[in-house]
Amino acid sequence: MESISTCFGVKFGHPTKNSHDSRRIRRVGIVGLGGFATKRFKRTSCATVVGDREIDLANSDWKIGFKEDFERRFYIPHLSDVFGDLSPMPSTFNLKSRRPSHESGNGYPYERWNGYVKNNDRVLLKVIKFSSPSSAGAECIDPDCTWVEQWVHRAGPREEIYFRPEEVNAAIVTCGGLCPGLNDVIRQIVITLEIYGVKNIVGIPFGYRGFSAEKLPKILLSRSVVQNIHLDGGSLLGVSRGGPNVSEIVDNMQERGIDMLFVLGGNGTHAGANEIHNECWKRGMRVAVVGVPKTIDNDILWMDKTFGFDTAVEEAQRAINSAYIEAHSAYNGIGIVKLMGRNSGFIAMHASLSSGQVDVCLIPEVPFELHGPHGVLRHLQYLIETKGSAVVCVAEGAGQNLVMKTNAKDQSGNVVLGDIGAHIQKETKKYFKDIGTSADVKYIDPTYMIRACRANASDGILCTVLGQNAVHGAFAGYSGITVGICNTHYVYLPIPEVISYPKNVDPNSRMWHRCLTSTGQPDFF
Ligand SMILES: Nc1ncnc2c1ncn2[C@@H]1O[C@H](COP(=O)(O)OP(=O)(O)OP(=O)(O)O)[C@@H](O)[C@H]1O
Ligand SMILES: O=P(O)(O)OC[C@H]1O[C@](O)(CO)[C@@H](O)[C@@H]1O
Ligand SMILES: [Mg+2]
Repeated sequence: MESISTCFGVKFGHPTKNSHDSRRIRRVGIVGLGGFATKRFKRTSCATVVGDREIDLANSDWKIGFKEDFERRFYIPHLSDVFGDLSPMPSTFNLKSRRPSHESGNGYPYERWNGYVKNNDRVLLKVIKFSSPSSAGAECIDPDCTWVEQWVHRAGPREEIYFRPEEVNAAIVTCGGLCPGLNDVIRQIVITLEIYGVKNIVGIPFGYRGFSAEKLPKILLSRSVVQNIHLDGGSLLGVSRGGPNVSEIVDNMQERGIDMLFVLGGNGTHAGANEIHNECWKRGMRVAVVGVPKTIDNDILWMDKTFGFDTAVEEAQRAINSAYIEAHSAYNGIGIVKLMGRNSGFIAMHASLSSGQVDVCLIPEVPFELHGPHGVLRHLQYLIETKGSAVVCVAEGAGQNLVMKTNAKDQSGNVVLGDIGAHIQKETKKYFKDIGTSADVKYIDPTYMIRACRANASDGILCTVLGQNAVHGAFAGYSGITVGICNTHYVYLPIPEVISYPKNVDPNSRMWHRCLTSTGQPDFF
């Protein structure tokens, strides 16, 4: 291993599909003395691999190489890259008609509407300038934490568009599990398409399955159909896991003449969307495929948050509060709440933090033991002895090493998780029986109730902006992209970058430390 003072091996390779390996590769690129990266991963060599380029930190020009590679990785594919004969036309997305014009003679000055975003506008991906690799959460490229701007593409309507609205056949599909806000996004996509002048908009029923040969009937969409759908949870179009392969999906799109596809889904859905985009262009189809990341788990890279997450955290408060009331009102009461989060504990962490009623928060990223002197059960005994009650909030993906594995997979190939909440309940009851203390243990599993609710106001706004920007991105001629909020600004990102591995809670982050401060829990191993 190289010495820290002379040489830092930093790797920024394109990760593989294996999330843990991928995360290792990515994280090793960050120099942070007290951080997750340095603790878990040894430094490799003086050579830094950025994307598929090797950058030598000893070379004074390494910054240029880094920037070039970053620019290349976050390049967003444009129809004109492949279809040379395309000529753009002035945008039909124009709100000038809503303004009084000088012709109207009503005294208001004529103003040119300048709400368009330029293709070269950028948003900063990272906004903190760390002074030292040992600073909390530091993400430094070299030992000096040299500042290197990392720009991504700004989302929004462009002055020129690459589709004739009256000829567009647009389709919307919602895949994976439910998430609050799906209907809000569908609604905004439809409304914005209509504002551009699109007449043919269809909903594909039940996720990618709606593209299968079974020919599920398409759903015709218009402003009047979607006007009030955001008042309900779920998806007007239905969702599903699994379904036809990409080639069958593209055959079906070709048959229907779809040239704009809006895909709402998580990591799996986006992997599919990117393959669809590639396949369409390979076949010479002038199609724009644009994703809108959907997951209550909030496990998509680079974005401040995904829609539905805020609502999920808010809704989880009710369950936690019920568990607290049950536990607090019972003699030696223990309330256990299981929340969603297959690989990432964001919902459990944020819900625990905001409720202030949780004594133990367990997430997939932080291993724990139930039994033993440092285990969760011993701590629950301590809480019962000192406080008289306790509340546990556990993410569904936590402690999977403690529950029976079935090796079962769902239709998309996701591992079916064991019920860690029920397991903790069973072990807690047994533990207190064995030590001769009566304990009243209640288990609440609100997971599907949380996922099925309608979006709260903050998610409603997020969905609105994401949905509108998805349409702007497609009209601007981009494809293989997804929309996101990054440092409070809206951006377009290339799909491969956002799905290279799932975003996780960093156990060394300030947020997890805040959560631990709030619960007062020790390490459980
Ligand atoms: N690697 C992949 N390539 C192509 N399609 C995929 C891939 N992974 C999943 N899909 C398809 O994407 C759809 C949704 O995938 P999945 O069930 O994993 O949900 P998701 O998009 O990850 O959302 P959620 O957050 O609810 O899990 C399914 O129809 C599945 O067949
Ligand atoms: O029961 P379903 O529909 O497969 O969905 C469960 C999964 O969906 C999610 O909400 C999103 O991935 C996960 O948290 C959860 O494991
Ligand atoms: Mg998934």
